[in-house]
Amino acid sequence: MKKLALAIVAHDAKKDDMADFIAMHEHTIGQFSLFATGTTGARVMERCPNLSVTRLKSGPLGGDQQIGAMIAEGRIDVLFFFADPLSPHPHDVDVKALMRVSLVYNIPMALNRATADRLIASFVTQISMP
Ligand SMILES: O=C(CO)COP(=O)(O)O
Repeated sequence: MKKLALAIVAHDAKKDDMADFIAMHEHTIGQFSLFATGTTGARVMERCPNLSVTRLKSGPLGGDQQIGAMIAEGRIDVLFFFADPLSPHPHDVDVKALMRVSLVYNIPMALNRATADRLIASFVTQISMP
């Protein structure tokens, strides 16, 4: 069975939260092909050295756009984007474009940890299906 592809992205204020979340669900997350923007991926790899993560460019340098392109190509099935609504981001247009393309392709997208907790629970069942 083909692995589902999960993309993870976290703004700076949410990176600890993302690393905690991935560590807590490492067994389930390990069953996805995992893609991350550069710094988020580095943080998660530090925390979970046994997890295989394909790191793309850092968000402000085009990483969000890379993930958006992968979504448009049908190469990403799920997106966890822990977004910080309280800080300005120089690449805000890229962030919006990534969220928009996720909506266009109707992929499950968690923008905060509360949603990600519920979404990952739904995939535990799906992943263990024959
Ligand atoms: O900026 C980001 C999302 O917009 C995240 O990028 P990094 O993971 O490289 O910090």
